[in-house]
Amino acid sequence: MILPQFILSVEKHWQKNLPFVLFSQPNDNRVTAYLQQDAVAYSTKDFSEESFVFAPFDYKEEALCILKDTATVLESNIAVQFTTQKTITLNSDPVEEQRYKDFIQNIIDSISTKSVVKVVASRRKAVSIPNINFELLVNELLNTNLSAFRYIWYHPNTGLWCGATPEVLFSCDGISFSTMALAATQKNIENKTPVWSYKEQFEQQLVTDSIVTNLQRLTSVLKTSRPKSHVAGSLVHLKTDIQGVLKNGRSTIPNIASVLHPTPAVCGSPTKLAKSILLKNEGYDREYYTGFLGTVNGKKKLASLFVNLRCMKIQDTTAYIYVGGGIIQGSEPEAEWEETENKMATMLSVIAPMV
Ligand SMILES: C=C(O[C@H]1C=CC=C(C(=O)O)[C@@H]1O)C(=O)O
Repeated sequence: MILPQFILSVEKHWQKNLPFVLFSQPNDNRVTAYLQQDAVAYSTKDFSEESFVFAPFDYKEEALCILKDTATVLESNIAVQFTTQKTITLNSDPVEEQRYKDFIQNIIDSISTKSVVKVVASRRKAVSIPNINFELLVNELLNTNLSAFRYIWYHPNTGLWCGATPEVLFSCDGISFSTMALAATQKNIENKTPVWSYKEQFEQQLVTDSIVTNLQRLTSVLKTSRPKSHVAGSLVHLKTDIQGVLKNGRSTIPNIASVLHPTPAVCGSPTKLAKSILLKNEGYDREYYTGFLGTVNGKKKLASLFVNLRCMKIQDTTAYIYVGGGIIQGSEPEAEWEETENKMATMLSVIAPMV
């Protein structure tokens, strides 16, 4: 199917308020859509059916899903399209800025007095998009950061979410398994090799250590790479690749998801304490931001799941852009505010032509 026809079919489905997901794997020039034929909120605990799952940050062993077998499946090539790749600068909001910096300072204080080591703070920014245009949205999204997993998910119960995430939660092919520890952020400056401070290396190492510890029970062999720079659009992160072999029996997809989610890349360390600080003090509901999403087929032990980062929720004529960053000892509120401003660039470039 050619892309304009693909986009039109999905748009017509959306106008009928029926659930759908469209997605493109990292560095793939194909886009796939699952169009669900009724408005039921299907959910799964065992991830056994071939489906696309969509789980919130506060995941309680159950995720929404669109079942592939009962959906209409469309596929198209992503032709290189004209996209505006415009950048926009938003008016600063001093009240929001102060509130966020105070929140960061409170976390820094907790780190020095309590037993929490890392907390990933976040916020959301409302941007008015008076001229929402579905075709533009899809084209801009698919041409944004091609090495990311790009998606648009819609269900009447969740609203419209879209994103371009650089972070894999895990993928498995029945026998072997891979994931990553992604953390620390700098602006990506062309022809300049990033230099990572001790603080940034420590922040990322915490994520690697936690993932490796949590996977011990489920894997028989586990190999980790050295941390390396990983470009994600206008940003660059530190990334460790982690690969292993699954143990039979216990290593089901929901078990792997439960031991990994939420990693200290999106929540903190130790996980329970960091999560309770966030749920109590963050001041808004993350919903699906920092949850996870992607395709699964539990019967064959296949999964390709991503962490829902660099994403936004579009409601009527407002886009809510979600951004966050890891706070550890030595973090500074001003730098953390800047980092979240920089992280907004991915979604801002997607909506730029509609603002
Ligand atoms: C929580 C986010 O990013 C995570 C992933 C990579 C780097 C991060 C950081 O530098 O803090 C975060 O852990 C976000 O983009 O909203």
